[in-house]
Amino acid sequence: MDGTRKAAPIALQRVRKQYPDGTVAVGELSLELAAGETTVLIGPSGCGKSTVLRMINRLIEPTSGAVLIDGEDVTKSDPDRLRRGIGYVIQHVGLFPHQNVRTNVGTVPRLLGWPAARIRERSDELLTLVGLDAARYGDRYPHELSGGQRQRVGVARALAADPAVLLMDEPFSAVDPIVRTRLQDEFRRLQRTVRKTVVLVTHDIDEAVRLGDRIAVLSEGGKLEQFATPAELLAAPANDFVREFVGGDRGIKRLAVTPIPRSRLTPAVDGDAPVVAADATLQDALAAMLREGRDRVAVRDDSELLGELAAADIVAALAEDLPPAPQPAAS
Ligand SMILES: Nc1ncnc2c1ncn2[C@@H]1O[C@H](COP(=O)(O)OP(=O)(O)OP(=O)(O)O)[C@@H](O)[C@H]1O
Repeated sequence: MDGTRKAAPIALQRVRKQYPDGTVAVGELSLELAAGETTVLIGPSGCGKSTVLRMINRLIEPTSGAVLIDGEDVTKSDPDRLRRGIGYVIQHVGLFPHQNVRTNVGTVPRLLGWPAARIRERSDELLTLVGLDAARYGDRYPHELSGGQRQRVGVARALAADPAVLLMDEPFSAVDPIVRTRLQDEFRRLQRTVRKTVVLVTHDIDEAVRLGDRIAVLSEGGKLEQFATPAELLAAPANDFVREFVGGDRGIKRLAVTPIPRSRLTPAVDGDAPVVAADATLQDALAAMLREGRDRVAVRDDSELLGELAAADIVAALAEDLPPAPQPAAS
């Protein structure tokens, strides 16, 4: 990957979208999205998630307010140029059916006038990056791929010109749950490599928790109810709306986003306790206990034994209240 393009921060400043029939899809939303992070927009159907996303690449023009990418107001830039600098992945991919995979992936580089050899090289590099063997799949047509493979091609195409920003609208919802989980894992791996500023829309809280560095919970009219990391959101929902939205099993979900607290480790006494890595989560620790039928794990950092974590420590760690996340001003 040539990866020279830096990720760019995005600022939504009091953006509003009102349709001619009077529908207010997004009231007035302000949000700062950090460069290189994945921000998830989540909320019930019709709350304005897709509208927010499409105002970033100007598929929808805001009624008022501003969207800044790297400090530049998108409404001041040429829409075609803007969209070539922003990757966009949607639920049903939208691959061109009469073009093969390689040609689909090379769409934006071609529009940008790259030489043919460089486009081909870049397409193959991207296909490899999303886990598709270019020699095997490059010449196939979209109908010769599975849903999950098509989705990967969509991601490769969105990344082809190394955009600073990647917008993803329910990118993994058209595939079955097993493929979906695999694509989510691949996305996490990919994002660790490419570090784009990603804005991802979903209505699935589990997906939001798995993929988001930060989650923006929206209610009707694009009202921001909470903007927080997954751990903060699950530990301290800002209000009843968010609490209901994240669900009654948020304690279980918190296991996956809470690291093993070093402060709770005690000197090891059980020489046979299953071992977990120091950067594992409470979920990893509990899974190891359940797998081995033990009530404690040994926590190791490389070769050093740091101590033991008991099942009761997991309950105690989750019972500890996190300070409430800073809240947006009511709009
Ligand atoms: N052209 C339009 N004219 C009037 N209202 C519209 C128009 N397009 C969208 N809307 C309304 O704007 C609101 C927000 O739509 P949007 O697609 O952003 O919601 P969403 O949160 O992405 O929904 P979903 O999760 O169902 O995809 C909805 O109430 C929708 O009916």
